[in-house]
Amino acid sequence: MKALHGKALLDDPAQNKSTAFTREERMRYGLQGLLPYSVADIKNQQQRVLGNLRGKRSDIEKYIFLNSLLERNQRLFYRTLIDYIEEIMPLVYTPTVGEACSEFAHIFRKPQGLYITPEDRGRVASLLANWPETDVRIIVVTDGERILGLGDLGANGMGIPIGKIALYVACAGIHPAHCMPVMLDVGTNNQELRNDPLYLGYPHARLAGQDYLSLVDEFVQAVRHKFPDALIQFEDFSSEHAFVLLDRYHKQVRCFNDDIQGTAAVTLAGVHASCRITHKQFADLKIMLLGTGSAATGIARLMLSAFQTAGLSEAVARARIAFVDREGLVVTARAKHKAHIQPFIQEQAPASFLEAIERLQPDVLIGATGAAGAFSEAVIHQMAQYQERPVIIALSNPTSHTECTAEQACRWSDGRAVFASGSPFPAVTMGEKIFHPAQGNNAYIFPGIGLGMLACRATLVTERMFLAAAEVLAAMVSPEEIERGAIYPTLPRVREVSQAIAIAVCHVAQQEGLATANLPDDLEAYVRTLMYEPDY
Ligand SMILES: NC(=O)c1ccc[n+]([C@@H]2O[C@H](COP(=O)([O-])OP(=O)(O)OC[C@H]3O[C@@H](n4cnc5c(N)ncnc54)[C@H](O)[C@@H]3O)[C@@H](O)[C@H]2O)c1
Ligand SMILES: O=C(O)C[C@H](O)C(=O)O
Ligand SMILES: [Mg+2]
Repeated sequence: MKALHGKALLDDPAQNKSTAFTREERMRYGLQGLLPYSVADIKNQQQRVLGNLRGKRSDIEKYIFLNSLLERNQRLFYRTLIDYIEEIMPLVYTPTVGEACSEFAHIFRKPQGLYITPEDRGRVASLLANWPETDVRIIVVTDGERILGLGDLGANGMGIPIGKIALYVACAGIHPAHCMPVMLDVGTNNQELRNDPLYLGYPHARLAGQDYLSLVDEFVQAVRHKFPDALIQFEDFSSEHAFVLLDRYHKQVRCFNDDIQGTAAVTLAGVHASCRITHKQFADLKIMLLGTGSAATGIARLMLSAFQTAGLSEAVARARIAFVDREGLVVTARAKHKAHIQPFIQEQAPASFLEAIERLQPDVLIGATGAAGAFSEAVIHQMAQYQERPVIIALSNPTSHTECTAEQACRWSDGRAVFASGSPFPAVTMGEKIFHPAQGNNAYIFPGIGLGMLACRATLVTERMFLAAAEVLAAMVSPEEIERGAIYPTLPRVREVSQAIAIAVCHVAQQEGLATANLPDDLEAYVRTLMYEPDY
C-alpha cells in the first residue's frame, strides 16, 4: 500500500482511520491540526455511525449514508456491516439496493467500479489496466438487463455488483482490494431511463447478437490476461444471455452465474433443511417451480443432480420436478418451450397453476418470477390443503416483488407453512406463536464459493462445488433454528457458513484435480487466515 501523508491519507478510504489516528500517528503522518482533539477507537466511531444511520428518515437515505461511509473509511464501514449485519445488510443489499438502482442516476455521488461500453471495443484491456488494484480475485459483472425483479435498469444496475462485492467482504472476508464490480454498459432498452436527462449510462438501445457477444468475449479475455487469478461472477443478466454466457465460458474460465447456480445451491440447501422440520425424506420430495427463467432452471438442474445423488434414477428425478409458467403447468402438449427447460417438460395434460398443485401435490413450492403476489391466497391454501407443513420459498427480490410475504404465507396456511424469502421479513406473530421466516438468498452461497476459489485457485467452478455448498449450508442450520421453523442459519452466522463452504470447495477442487494452490492439511485454519477482519 502506498504510504500517504496528511490530507491525502484522510482522503484514502482504505487507509483512513479519521478520529482514530493516535497522537503518535497524527505526528508521524502530518495530521496534526487536521483532526479534532479527541482520539476515538473503532467501537466509539461505530456508535456515531449507528446514531447517524438510525436518525435517517428513509432506507434510501441510509443507503446513501452507508455508501458515503464506504468511500470515507472502508474499515469502519465493513466493521459496522459485519457487527450489525441483520440491521445493515438489507440497506446495502436487497431490498434497498433495488431502490438504489432505480434511483442510481439521481443519488450518484462518486464513481465506484469499472464501466465498459461499446465505445471501448478494442481497448477493454486498457480499461482494466486503469483499475487501481493489481491483484483482483473476485469480479462481479452485470449488464443491468435483469436487475432483481425490476427489469432492465441499464447502467443503474451498477448498484448490484457494488452490493454483491460488499457481501463478499462482509460475509466471506475477501479483502476489498481483491474485488472489482463491473458494469458492462451495453445500452438499455428502458426508454424511460434513456429519456432521463440525468441518466449516466450509454444512452442507446442494447447491443445484441454477435456485437454483444464479442464485447463480452473481449472483456473475459482481458480479465484472463490482466487478472489471471480472478473469478468472474455473472449477475443479473437476462436469462437468455445468462445461459448463453455460462455455456460459453464455464469450461474455459473461472466463472459462474450467481442467479442460476448460487441461487440453486441456496434453494437446495433450504429444501434439504426443510426435511428436518417436515420429517420427510429428501428423496421422496416433489418440487414445483413457478417461473422458467435463470433461477428456476438453475434450481431444477441442481435438484436433478441432488435427487440422483440421493439414489433416484434420472427419469424418476425429472418427474419430481415440475415447472409452472404464466400459462400453467409446463407440459409437452403445449406449444413451444424455452430450450433450457426442455428436459423438465412433463408428459401430462395441461393444468392451471392451482390445478397443477391439486394434481401433483408438491411438498415444496418455489417462486422465481419477479412477480409480486404470484403466490395468492388460493395458491397457499391449496398447498396447505395437501401438506401438513407446506414448504414455500418466495425467492423474488426486492420485497416489492416477492411472490408472497411472510405474513401471508403464515396466515393463509394457518401458521403451518415453512417459509423463506429472497429479501428479509420480520417475524410474524400468530396468537401465541411466533413465526420466524428465514432469508433464502444466494448471499449464503456466493461469498463462500469465492473464498474457496481464492483459497484453492481452482481453474474452473463446477456443479459439484454448488452441491457441496448446499450440503454444507443445510447441515449448518442448528437444531435451535430448525426448532424455530427456519431453514437457513441466522445472518450473523454467515461468515462461519462461508468459511465452511470455502473448505468444501477446496475439497471438491482437489478431488476434481482443479486446485492449483498448494493446500495445507489444516484447511480450516488456512481459510481463516485468508479472511479479512476489518480493524485498525
Ligand atoms: N433469492 C435469491 O437468492 C434470488 C436469486 C436469483 C434471483 N432471484 C429473484 O428471482 C426472480 C427471477 O429471477 P430470474 O433470474 O430467474 O429471472 P428471469 O427473468 O430469468 O425469470 C423470470 C421468470 O418468471 C416468469 N414469470 C414472470 N411473471 C410470472 C408469473 N406471474 N407467473 C409465472 N411466471 C412468471 C418469466 O416468464 C420468467 O420465466 C427475480 O425477482 C430475482 O430477484 C432471487
Ligand atoms: O441480489 C439478490 O438479492 C439475490 C439475487 O441475486 C437476485 O438477483 O435477486
Ligand atoms: Mg442476482
